[in-house]
Order: sequence, then structure tokens, then C-alpha cells
Amino acid sequence: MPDMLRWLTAGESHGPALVAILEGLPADVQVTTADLAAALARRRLGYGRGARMKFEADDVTFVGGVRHGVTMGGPVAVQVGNTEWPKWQQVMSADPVDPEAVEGMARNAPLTRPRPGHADLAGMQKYGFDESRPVLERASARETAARVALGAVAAAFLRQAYDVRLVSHTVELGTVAVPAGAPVPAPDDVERLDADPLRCIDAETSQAMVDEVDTARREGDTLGGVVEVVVHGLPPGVGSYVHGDRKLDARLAGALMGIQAIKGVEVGDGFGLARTRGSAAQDEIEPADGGGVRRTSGRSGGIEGGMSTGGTLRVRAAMKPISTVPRSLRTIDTATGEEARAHHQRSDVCAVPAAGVVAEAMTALVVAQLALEKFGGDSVTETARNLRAYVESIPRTLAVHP
Ligand SMILES: Cc1cc2nc3c(=O)[nH]c(=O)nc-3n(C[C@H](O)[C@H](O)[C@H](O)COP(=O)(O)O)c2cc1C
Ligand SMILES: C=C(O[C@@H]1CC(C(=O)O)=C[C@@H](OP(=O)(O)O)[C@H]1O)C(=O)O
Repeated sequence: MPDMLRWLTAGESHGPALVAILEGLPADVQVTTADLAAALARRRLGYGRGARMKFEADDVTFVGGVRHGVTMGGPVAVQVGNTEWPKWQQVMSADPVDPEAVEGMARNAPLTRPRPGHADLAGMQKYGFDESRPVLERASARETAARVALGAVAAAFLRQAYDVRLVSHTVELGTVAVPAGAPVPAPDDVERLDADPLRCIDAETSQAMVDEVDTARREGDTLGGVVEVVVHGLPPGVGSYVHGDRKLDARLAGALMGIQAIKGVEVGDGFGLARTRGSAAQDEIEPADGGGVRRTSGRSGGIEGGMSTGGTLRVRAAMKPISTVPRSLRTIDTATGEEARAHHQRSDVCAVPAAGVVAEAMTALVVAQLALEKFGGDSVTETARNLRAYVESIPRTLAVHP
């Protein structure tokens, strides 16, 4: 069975634009260009990002699927224009260029010193390229702008159809971590998180993270970290236990690992649970006041058996430190086979806060995909009605009280 909601992006880091398509979304989702621009602006936030984030803008437009601020049921197509395109027009021209026009142009020099930690070397081997420009143009995390634009559409759908809301935040940066027991952010915390330089819920930890970025920058180095995405309001039963590839946690892990530089995904207390006893690792079930069930804890991160439990969903993604290290790493020059130092022009010291926004977008897409598989419907009204009928059909004794 093909997925009900599908998405695809195209475009290069220094090309004229990124484009993205979201197919399978119901009609009547209210979404505007301003909503997309706001989501893209959040992705540019964060202490530690490089020069490019300052001078480049995301020029976003809908090119299909939306009319007068509402989706029409057809594929939603988005374009994110690159305002730096004039500088790259020749280097990244789709049509052949006059070799004399690019002769001696520094930007067009062949990139023959593949950067460790990037797609450069394996990409050259795979496609038989003699330089890494065609690889890095597509592998670059610039592409995440397109996914964030689609994520904003998915998030609007989830909010309007099911009252489901997402929040993301930074929980670790380098060696600095939010203290154990810090509150799980609520939807109301989004503004405060976005205003924080590291998108961190705890002010003291955030200051320590700023210091960590400053130290890394001073030392010509880069940082990674861990982000968490929290989903509020998801009813039980989204996802599936019948096949591995239809599990909510499997889909989330795949989508989050598909973000550039993400090296690990943890659902709920994931890795920590592996170090405890079974009696202390589950969320016990007890009768709720006035009927129904409640959980005594939220260790599972709101997923059991590949399905949402009706509790708060929590998923974390670990980002490795930025690969382009200013002090530059050892490599070879592929033109000569000689030892060399990897290319380095400019780079982020840390992009963990931005990765949180991207992780939130991917989570919105996956949750929307599996929610639509459960509830179906061609309009927001229809899918919302299906959700209500389902929730009402759950016997009173089994109703979830988060
Ligand atoms: C939001 C974001 C920004 C990034 N910025 C940079 C950067 O400026 N420099 C860099 O070397 N890597 C950056 N990366 C990471 C690379 O894109 C990534 O490491 C590379 O594509 C190789 O993929 P892999 O790490 O998943 O193997 C960024 C990643 C994300 C998610
Ligand atoms: C452009 C973005 O991020 C880029 C992601 C990136 C990488 O290697 O992934 C490397 C940098 O690009 P450049 O090498 O051209 O300076 C970042 O600026 C963006 O997030 O919009």
C-alpha cells in the first residue's frame, strides 16, 4: 500500500531554488506563505551558525495546491528561492556555460580535497565524479529548508484537524546538558524557546551552551548535540504493531536519521531504559479519576508496540559535530593522490538549534502521514470527524487521561 502522505524535495545548495512537494494532504488546511516564512525563519535561528545564514534569505512561494490560504487537496508544491543565486548563476547553471565565462573563477575551481564527515568522497566514488561539487550541492543541509517548509504545512494540518501540537528544543550541546528532571516543554513554550539563543528550556543551561559554542569557535572547532521533539495531543493507536515498517517509532527513526548529521534516535527514555530493570522501565497503568486509564510515568515517550499511547510523544535525535572543521582535517587531493587538508571556506560552528526545527518538521510529516492512515478523509472536517468518532468509540474504561 503506498503511503497516503508522501513528500519529495529537489534542488541544490547553490542552485536557483529548492522545491518540495507534499502529496496526499486533505483540502481545507489553512496555510499561508507567511506561515512558511515564519517556519523557515526559525530554522535560521541559533547561536553558532555561520556567515551564510546572515546574508542569505529564504524566498518562499507556493506554486501549487493552495488557493486563497487553503489547501485544495492536490499536491502542495513549494519553492524556496536562494537569494544568493546571482553569484552562482554560472557555476550552477543548468545549461552548458561558455568555459571562458567561468575560467579562473574561484567558485568554479574543482573541489578535489574531499572533506571527512561529508558525502564528498563516497559520492565521488559512487557516481564517478572527479570533484565533489556535484555531491555536496545536494548533500548539503540547505535542503532541510525545503523539508521545513513542508513540515509547516503538516503541522498546520495536525493542529487544525486533530489539535495536535509540536515543540522542539535543544537538550544537549557538546558536553552541556539540560538537568535531569527539567520540564517537558508545552506548546506555550514555543515562543520562549525560539527566543533563546540555543532553543533551550533552561536559562542557566543555555548560558553554559553559549560558552561552549564560544570556546569551540575560539579553538577552531565545531559542536554537535541532542534535540528533542515533543508532540502533544496525539490520540492512541496511531502507527501499527503488525509490521515493522509501519511502526510509528520506526517511521520517526527513519525520518530523523534522514536529516543531515543525525547519528542516533532515541524514543522516550530509550538508551537510559536499557540500563534499568524492567520493573522500573515501563509506564504502569492505573484507573483515572472519573473512569478511564492513566499512566504513572512517560518513559516510553508515548509509543508502545509501534503505536501512540495517547500520552505525550517524545523523541530525541543526536547530531554529530559539524564536519567542516575550521582547523581543517586531513584528506587527500584526488587529482594527485597526495596528502592534503580538506576544503574549508565558512561553516557553522554548531547547527543544533536548527536541527531541532528540522526534526520537528520531519516529526510533523511522519505523524501526519500515520494519522491520515488511521483517520483518512479528504478534508480537514472529514478527518476531524473520523478522529472524533474513533475517540468516542473507545470504551469509557479504556479512555486515556494523559
Ligand atoms: C541544519 C544543519 C546545518 C548544517 N550545517 C553544516 C555546515 O555549515 N557545515 C558542515 O560541514 N556541515 C553542516 N551540516 C551537516 C552536514 O550537512 C552533514 O554532516 C553532511 O551532509 C554529511 O552527512 P552525514 O553527517 O549525515 O553523514 C549541517 C546539518 C544540519 C542539519
Ligand atoms: C545553507 C544552509 O546550510 C549550509 C549547510 C551546509 C552543509 O554542509 O550541510 C554547509 C553550509 O553551507 P556553505 O558550505 O555553502 O556555507 C551551511 O550554510 C542552510 O541551512 O540554509
